[in-house]
Amino acid sequence: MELTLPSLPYQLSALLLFVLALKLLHKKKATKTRSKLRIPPGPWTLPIIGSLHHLVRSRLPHRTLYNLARSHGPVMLLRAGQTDLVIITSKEAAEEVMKTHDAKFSDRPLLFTANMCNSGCDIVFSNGPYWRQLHRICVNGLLSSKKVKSLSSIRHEEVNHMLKSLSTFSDKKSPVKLIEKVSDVANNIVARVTFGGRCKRKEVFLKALKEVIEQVSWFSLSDFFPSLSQMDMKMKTKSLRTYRILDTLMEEIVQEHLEMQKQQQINGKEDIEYNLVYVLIKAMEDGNAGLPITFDSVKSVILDMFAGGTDTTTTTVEWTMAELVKHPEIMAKVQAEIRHAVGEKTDIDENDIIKLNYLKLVIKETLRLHPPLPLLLPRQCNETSQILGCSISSGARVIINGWALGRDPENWTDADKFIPERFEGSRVDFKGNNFEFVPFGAGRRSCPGMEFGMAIIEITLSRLLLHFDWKLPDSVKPNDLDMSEEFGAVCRKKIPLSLIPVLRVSLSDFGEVYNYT
Ligand code: HEM
Repeated sequence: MELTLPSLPYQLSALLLFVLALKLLHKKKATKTRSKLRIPPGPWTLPIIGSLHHLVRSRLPHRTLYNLARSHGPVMLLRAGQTDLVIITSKEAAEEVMKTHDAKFSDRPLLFTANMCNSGCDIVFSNGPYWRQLHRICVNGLLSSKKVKSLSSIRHEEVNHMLKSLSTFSDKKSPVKLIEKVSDVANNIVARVTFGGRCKRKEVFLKALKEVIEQVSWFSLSDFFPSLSQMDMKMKTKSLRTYRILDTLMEEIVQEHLEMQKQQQINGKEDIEYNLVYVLIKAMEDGNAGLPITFDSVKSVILDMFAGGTDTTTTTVEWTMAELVKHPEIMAKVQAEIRHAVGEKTDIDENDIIKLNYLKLVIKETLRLHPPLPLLLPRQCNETSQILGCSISSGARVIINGWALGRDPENWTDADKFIPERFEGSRVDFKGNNFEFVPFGAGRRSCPGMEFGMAIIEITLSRLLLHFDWKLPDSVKPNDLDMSEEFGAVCRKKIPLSLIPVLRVSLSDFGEVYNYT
C-alpha cells in the first residue's frame, strides 16, 4: 500500500496544533507550580515593557518606588522588559535579604554599560572568588581601620588646602558653591591614596570619570531587554568613547608606577611611596593571590575607589551643611561642641573628633534623610529564595530602597524631620546591624569604604564648622532653602548649596600645600 503524506498546509496546521497543545500544557504546569509559591505583588503591566512605564518618567526612582511599594507591599515585583526587578522596602525584608539569605543575594548583576566599561573585573561588579580576592586586597591595602588612621596627614593637608581657599571668600558678599571646594578635597585625597595624586590631565580624568560613573550606575535599556543590546548603539558608543579616554589615562598612571618601581629597584631604593596601585601591582606580579589579578583589574579598581569614595562623601558634606543652615539652632549647637572641644587650640585633629558626639549624631541624621546611594547598589539572586513568604526566582535583580527604610514612619517618629537627637542614647547605627538604617548597605556586599568615607566627612565638616560661620545669601531665608534632590551617580542636592563663609577661628599654620605634578 502506498503511503501518502498529507499536503503541506495540512502538515503546518497539525504542527501548529501540536505547539499550541504543548504551550497549554506548559502554562497549566507553570500555573500549578506558581500557585504554590507566592509571587511578589506588583503594579499593573503592559505587554512587552512590563512595569517599566511606572519608572520611565521618574526623575527620583527611590521616591517613585517607595510610593508604588505603599500600594503593593515591602517585597514588590516589577517586570522590567525581560528582567524581573524585586524591590525591598521594609526593614524585615531588608534583614532577610542582607542577613538571613545574604549569600543568595550577594552577587551583583553585570549591568550592560558596566560590562562594556570592563567592570566585570573590579570589586563593584565582580562576583565569587575573584570579588573576594579583590575585596581583601583593597581592605588590607587601603580601607582597614589601621590604614585609614595612618592616612590622616593626607586628609589634614587636603582640608587645609580647602580652608585656605575658602578664607579668601570670607565676609565677601559673593557666596561660594560649597560642593566645588569639598569635591576637591575628596578627589585629591582619593587620588593621593590610590595613585599618589599623579595624573597629568586631572580635569579630563575627572570629567570622563564623572560621565562613566553616571552611565554605569543605573540600568540602561539593554539591562531590561538583553536581546536588544545590539540595538542600544547610542548608549554603547557614548559609553565606549568616554571609557576609552579614562582607560588611556589610567593606563598611563599604572605604566608610570611600573616605570618608577623599576627605577627605584635599579637605584636600590627600598622606600617606595605607598599607594593602592603599588599594592595591586604587587599582587599582580606576585601571582600568588589565588586567581591572577589582571592589568585591567588594577585599572578598574582605581575607578572603583573614585566612584565609591568621592561623590558619596562630598554629597554627604553638602547635605549636612544644607540641613545645618536650614536649622540654625542645630548649627549653633554643633559649632559650640566643636569649638569647646578644641579649646585654646586653633586646629582640630582626628583625636578631637572622637569626642564630638553631637557632630556624629548630625551626620547620622543626614545619612538617614539623604543617603548618597538611596537604592544601594543592585544585587542579583543566585538561588530561588523566599523573602517574607514571597518567592524570588534565581536571576532576579534585587533593589533595596535604603532611602525608604530611612523614612519609613513605622521605624521613625517624624520621619521627614531633621532631628539629630533621635540617635541620642540609641543603639541604631549605620554599621549594617540595623536594617532600618543602611546608608552603607549590610552583609558581605556592604560598603568596604565606610571608615575611610566617614574619616573624610568628619574632618571636613568639623573644620568647616570650627573655622567659619556660614551665612546664606541675603535673598534666601533658612526656611526657604531648596532641598530638592537630583538622582544620578549619587543623589545630590539639585541646586548646589551657596554660602558665605565668615572666618571665626584663625587658620594658624596650613603646613605644606600638596603640589600635583
Ligand atoms: C558616605 C560615604 C559612602 C557611602 C554612603 C557609601 C555607600 C555604599 C553603598 C550603599 C554600597 C552598596 C552596599 C550594598 O550593596 O549593600 C557601597 C559599596 C561600595 N563602596 Fe561605598 N560608600 C561610601 C564611601 C565609600 C568609600 C570612601 C569607598 C572607597 C574609597 C567606597 C567603596 C565602595 C565599594 C568598592 C563598594 C562595592 C562593594 C562591593 O560590591 O562589594 N565607598 N557603598
